[in-house]
Amino acid sequence: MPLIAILPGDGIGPEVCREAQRVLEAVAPGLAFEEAAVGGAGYDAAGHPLPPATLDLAKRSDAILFGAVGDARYDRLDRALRPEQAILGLRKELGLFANLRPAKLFAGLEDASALRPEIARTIDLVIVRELTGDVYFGAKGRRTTEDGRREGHDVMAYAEDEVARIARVAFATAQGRNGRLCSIDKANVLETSQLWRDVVIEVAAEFPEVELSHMYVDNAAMQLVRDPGQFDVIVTGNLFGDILSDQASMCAGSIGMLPSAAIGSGTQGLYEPIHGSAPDIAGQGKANPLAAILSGAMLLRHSLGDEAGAARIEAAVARVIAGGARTPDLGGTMTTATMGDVVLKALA
Ligand SMILES: NC(=O)C1=CN([C@@H]2O[C@H](COP(=O)(O)OP(=O)(O)OC[C@H]3O[C@@H](n4cnc5c(N)ncnc54)[C@H](O)[C@@H]3O)[C@@H](O)[C@H]2O)C=CC1
Ligand SMILES: CC(C)CC(=O)C(=O)O
Ligand SMILES: [Mg+2]
Repeated sequence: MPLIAILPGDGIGPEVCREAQRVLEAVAPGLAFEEAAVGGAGYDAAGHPLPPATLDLAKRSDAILFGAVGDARYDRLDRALRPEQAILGLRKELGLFANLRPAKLFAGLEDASALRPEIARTIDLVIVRELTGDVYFGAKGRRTTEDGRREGHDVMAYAEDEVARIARVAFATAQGRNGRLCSIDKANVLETSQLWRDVVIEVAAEFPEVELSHMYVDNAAMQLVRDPGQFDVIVTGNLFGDILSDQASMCAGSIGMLPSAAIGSGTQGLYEPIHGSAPDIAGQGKANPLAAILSGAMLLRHSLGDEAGAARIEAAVARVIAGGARTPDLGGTMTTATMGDVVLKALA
């Protein structure tokens, strides 16, 4: 029986994870679930954001359903003890170097998009974000110089094998879609981006049927709102992908709509909404659980090979959105749990 690790985390993490688990239980009755504390909740329970028992469960599991981590109460702790280190640590420890972040507009959500309806309807893309390198994992430091100035640094670094493997995931993703890949970098300024571009071009020779283009990240941020329909698959580094995917979410209606899959070289993966712990709405039943529910669909597809189950969840979400179900981020008044209820009903 496949084991699913449930790591709800902080803020709205537990609220949205609960709904995603209910949907998974309904669609795939043969799953075993085991829950563990992570992030601020991990620190409170065991003195560390990624307690050994949580990491052990993650390693034993076939797939992980993750909520979100982060809480201002822990911001003054040493970096290693802050909640966000838990998700970075899990990605690194489990070798989950590729993050698939699909962004598409569900029919009926045009009014929630930040774009004009005729432009909003054209967004249907996948951001393939590198997940275990870049400034998040480079050398870091703070110091005070002799003349009393405070300095900080985070090193941006990529090695060619790291770029090649994420490029292969992105080319393969484009192959399975419309065959267009746009690599986004800042090669006019950054050495890492020049290496990135060189390696992506080398890997392109393995995928002659995919049309490759390149774009600077500042232009890409603009093009994403001007004409998102021009993108099929985007491949980019950890930092740029983090930022561009939050931006893409508002083109598709809300950050509460975008799921993600963190995958590596095997079938194990970590599935989470792209959003964070949203402390401003935590505990109020206002969080949109659809990104977490759709992450559950990605879990079935990528880790368990259950395409039918994944498609069933996605169809149910499409049905409730078309029927007018709306949490506050989408302009409605539905609670987190009620949204979970209507998705469960739509599965039937
Ligand atoms: N993977 C993770 O665990 C992530 C953790 N974080 C952490 O989360 C905490 C809060 O970060 P923020 O920058 O505020 O980003 P956030 O994504 O948590 O929230 C940004 C805005 O979007 C709204 N929002 C987010 N998810 C929503 C949902 N499902 N339904 C409705 N509205 C939603 C929030 O209410 C807030 O106004 C920080 O500690 C941050 O480090 C941030 C991003 C990812
Ligand atoms: C802790 C952050 C790196 C998480 C984040 O913002 C993300 O993965 O989208
Ligand atoms: Mg982010």
